[in-house]
Amino acid sequence: MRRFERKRAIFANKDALRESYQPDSIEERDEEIEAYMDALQPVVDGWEPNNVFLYGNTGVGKTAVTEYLLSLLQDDVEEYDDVDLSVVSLNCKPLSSSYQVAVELVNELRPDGGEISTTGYPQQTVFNKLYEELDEVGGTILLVLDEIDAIGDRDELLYELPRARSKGDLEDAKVGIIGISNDFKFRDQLDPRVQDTLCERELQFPPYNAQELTNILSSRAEIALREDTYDEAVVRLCAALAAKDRGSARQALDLLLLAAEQAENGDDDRVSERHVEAARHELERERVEEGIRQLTQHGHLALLAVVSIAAEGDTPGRSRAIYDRYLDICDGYGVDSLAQRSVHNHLSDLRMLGILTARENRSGSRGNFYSYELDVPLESALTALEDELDMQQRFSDLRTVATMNEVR
Ligand SMILES: Nc1ncnc2c1ncn2[C@@H]1O[C@H](COP(=O)(O)OP(=O)(O)OP(=O)(O)O)[C@@H](O)[C@H]1O
Repeated sequence: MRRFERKRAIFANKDALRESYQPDSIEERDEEIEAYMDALQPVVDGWEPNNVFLYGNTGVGKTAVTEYLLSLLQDDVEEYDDVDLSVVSLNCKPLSSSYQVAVELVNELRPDGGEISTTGYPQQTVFNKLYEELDEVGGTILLVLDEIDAIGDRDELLYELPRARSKGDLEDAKVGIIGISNDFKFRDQLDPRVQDTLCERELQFPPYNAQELTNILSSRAEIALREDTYDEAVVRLCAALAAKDRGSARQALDLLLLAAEQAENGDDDRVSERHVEAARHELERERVEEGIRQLTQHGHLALLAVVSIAAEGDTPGRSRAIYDRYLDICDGYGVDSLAQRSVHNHLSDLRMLGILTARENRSGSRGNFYSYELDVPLESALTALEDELDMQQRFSDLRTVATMNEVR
């Protein structure tokens, strides 16, 4: 008996909803595209390229627009014999210094087998090797540095590279940097001299609104899903949910993908709003679990204190009561507890992550105090904590208490 069988009732091209898909057209970014094209114009004219800095929240099309425009640019400059354009793209996420970025760029430019070691050279030597490689390629070179904020304050390369030609370190190559970031603080923290050059042209990508996301999603759904398996209401719901949250096209696409998967796995013939709701819960759960996983042990224990008060139906809980519960949990778990001030900081972090909400209560003579409650479903928090803390009995007791109190 065959155990795997092809299912293609809902999807016509599932890959079109995935991150790696390069859309043929970009919706709703006409103004940004126009400004971006202006910034790239010197390349076509044969002059030194501008350095461009793109910023905006995650999922708002910075990478998609860059790939789309650079691919058009590469096609269009073929017309001009005196423009020899190369594009080198690097995601800086795993690289935390100028040194590491420079090594990666050298290795990207060198032929296979000629890579240099990632450690052991003085920084200036690596920069010099990079200049050599860039001159070897020659012509106009655009370096696309995605997630450029990962470089942190070790940003010497961003100072040196734009000045390399005027200092005589580069002779043949005309280099432009395209920096992309979703960290709004990064730009402001840069040394003013780096800011001046790197941010020569700045493009901000705002979050999408519901209508914009509906249009982006409709075009993608037409490719990804079979006709008559969905209707506009489903697309609009995904768009509205994503617009209300972060205005991210990635989030809207993920919702539609997951909703369609739910329909296909359930052998339904159509994607419905019910599937979208289920997908939203699933994504929310993943987000919460991811956030919780990244906490320290005392972050987990502080959250568990709130969770156990929530299971009793007693939240919002005052910070003093949460701290007492935390002490009790630490005692039972056999770990040394932190001072109340530190636990308060953990609670603030949980609030920043969107896992708790806090209220400041003004109580006159007795001063102000905070009270906290869960901002995520109890079960999501329990499931995530269960993976992190070895306390099976306590979790099972908590579930019983929550059921008794009809808390979910
Ligand atoms: N205007 C648009 N038209 C069509 N598709 C889009 C548009 N904007 C974003 N997308 C799609 O949404 C997804 C996320 O976009 P993209 O990766 O460009 O976001 P980003 O701003 O670079 O995010 P991050 O900062 O997280 O890298 C991609 O699949 C992309 O194809």
